[in-house]
Amino acid sequence: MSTSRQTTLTQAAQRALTLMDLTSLNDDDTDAAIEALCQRAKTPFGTPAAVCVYPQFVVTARRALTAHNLNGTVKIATVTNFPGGGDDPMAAARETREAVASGADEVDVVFPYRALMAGDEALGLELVELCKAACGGQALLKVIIESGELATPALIQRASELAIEGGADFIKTSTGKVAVNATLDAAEIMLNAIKASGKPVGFKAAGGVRNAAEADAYLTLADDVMGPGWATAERFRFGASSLLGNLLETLGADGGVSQGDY
Ligand SMILES: O=C[C@H](O)COP(=O)(O)O
Repeated sequence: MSTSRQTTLTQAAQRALTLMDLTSLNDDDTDAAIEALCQRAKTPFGTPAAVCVYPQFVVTARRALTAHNLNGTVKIATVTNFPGGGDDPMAAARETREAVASGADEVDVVFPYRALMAGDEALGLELVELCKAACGGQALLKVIIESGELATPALIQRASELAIEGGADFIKTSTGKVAVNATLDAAEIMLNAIKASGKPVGFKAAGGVRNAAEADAYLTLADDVMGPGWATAERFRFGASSLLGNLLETLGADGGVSQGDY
């Protein structure tokens, strides 16, 4: 690899690390697994923006981050209506309210994408509005549109528009639980929807982002569409469960350092 490419990747890795929602959303997660996740958030190169865990582990994450002096520095994100994107707005709002009550700083709610695919736009808008209200101004609402299932540019754009209209603080590509997760094509449509809205809405690429080169491609796209300087942690995230190890390697963490050490 050329020296300039290596420099680009190193810069992208440093930037991506601080923009990451370090994620563990496994069915077999335990308190110990979430404690280990929070420990990994403390790296020699800074911290991710957030950890992302199932609602039942928000309290575990709060305790672990506090133990590592990361409370407040690293936010706690959780998920609701996840991963199915069910079509019951009240159920999603109740889950969201409970997640916020348990201490979540950020809630990633799955948009009812199947309802949209069936032609129902009102349901998704209502769900986002109710979940936004459930956040009560205390927590950020990130809306997962599940772009890989929506599949067509028109549906990806419409879901983005509805989520933004409903009050999303971020729009997010994917749950990481379907066949097609984050793609650059979907990201471009979503970023353009944000730009067209004129609102201060953020973007989260999630699912399948595994290395510094992939992260670099999303960051370059965000810089191109939104302008350099837009993609800070207030407006841009990577949702990723297996990106951190590669970023640390790219940043030159020494030989003994592996993903599991952080
Ligand atoms: O929201 C984040 C995703 O669930 C993470 O997906 P991943 O496991 O492919 O990195």
